[in-house]
Amino acid sequence: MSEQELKALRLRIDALDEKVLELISERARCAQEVARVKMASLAEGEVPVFYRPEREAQVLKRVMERNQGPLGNEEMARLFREIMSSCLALEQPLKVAYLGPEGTFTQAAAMKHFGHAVISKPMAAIDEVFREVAAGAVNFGVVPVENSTEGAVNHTLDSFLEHDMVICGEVELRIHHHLLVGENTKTDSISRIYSHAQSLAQCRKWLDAHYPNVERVAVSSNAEAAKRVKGEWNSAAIAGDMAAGLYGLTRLAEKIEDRPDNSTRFLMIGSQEVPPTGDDKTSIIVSMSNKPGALHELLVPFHDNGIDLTRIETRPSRSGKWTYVFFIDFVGHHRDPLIKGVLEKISQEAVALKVLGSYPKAVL
Ligand SMILES: O=C(O)C(=O)C[C@]1(C(=O)O)C=C[C@@H](O)C=C1
Repeated sequence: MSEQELKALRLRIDALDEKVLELISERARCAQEVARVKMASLAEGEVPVFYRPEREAQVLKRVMERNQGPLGNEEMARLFREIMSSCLALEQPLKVAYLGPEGTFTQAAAMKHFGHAVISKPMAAIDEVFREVAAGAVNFGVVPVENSTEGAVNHTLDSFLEHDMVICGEVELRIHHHLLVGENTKTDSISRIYSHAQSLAQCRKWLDAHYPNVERVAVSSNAEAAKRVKGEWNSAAIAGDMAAGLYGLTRLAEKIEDRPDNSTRFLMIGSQEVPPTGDDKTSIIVSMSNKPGALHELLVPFHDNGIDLTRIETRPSRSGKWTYVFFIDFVGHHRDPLIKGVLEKISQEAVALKVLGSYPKAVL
């Protein structure tokens, strides 16, 4: 390519960037107008709701449907995710608590869902995320709920039994683990590998093959593991890209998870009910009496109405030995007439039924 051609193309890019810039600014001004309309239409004592997950899901879906390339749908949606995040910050900067410290996969999930224009607050434990949301110190919380290799995150399920929370969104993240070391680490004499217990489990076979005699130490998160090895000479950490970048660690081995499709699902928790989008999921907790056939009774109404169950988990209930609660996710919104009927039927048989929330299926 000649210098001339390159120059001409760059001039075209400059001109296009100017147009993109003007269009983004126009969109941002429009969002400011939306905020004004929302404020003006408030009833006496009503609190404005700026963040609208159902609308965001619609915007992102539309972008993906209309995109003609050459950028991929996900790539394009991610760009719009960030534009919308910045537009919302003009209306109201969202405060979001997540399972920290900085650099965790939960932080990456929070950014994937809300974009980067939020004020994010790392918390030391899942329960603290719930408490922070319950106290109203933040608008939303982000917690992991299930991993495709290791199953349910029980701390999260148990926290739902203790706190009144509304689930207002979900996001799924591909989890890639790397073996990381600090700049002073003697890589031929690693005697200890730190990570979160779930991450150690997700890399068990790889560790057995490559570091069978090295001590595996479970710590509170993989970002915490990354932070620790920074100053140690004989230790490595298993953590993801975000933690590696944050603590300036080197990758000794990449993508060491045993299953290539290893992914984790995260939930957004808050107090805001989300209206239907036509492509939603609902999460409920049900407690059944301890008698034969209770689970069957619970599942029949879903089957009879052709409702797609996406997950069912069991946890011991807090109220009595050997009694259980079921966490169930299914496709549909609790305001849909069909789902309403099913929930009514279940509540006739159940000891207790709580709708944790209906929310748009993850778009990204
Ligand atoms: O449509 C709205 O209600 C807006 O506030 C605008 C907008 C956007 O930028 O598109 C911004 C924030 C909301 O969460 C959803 C959408």
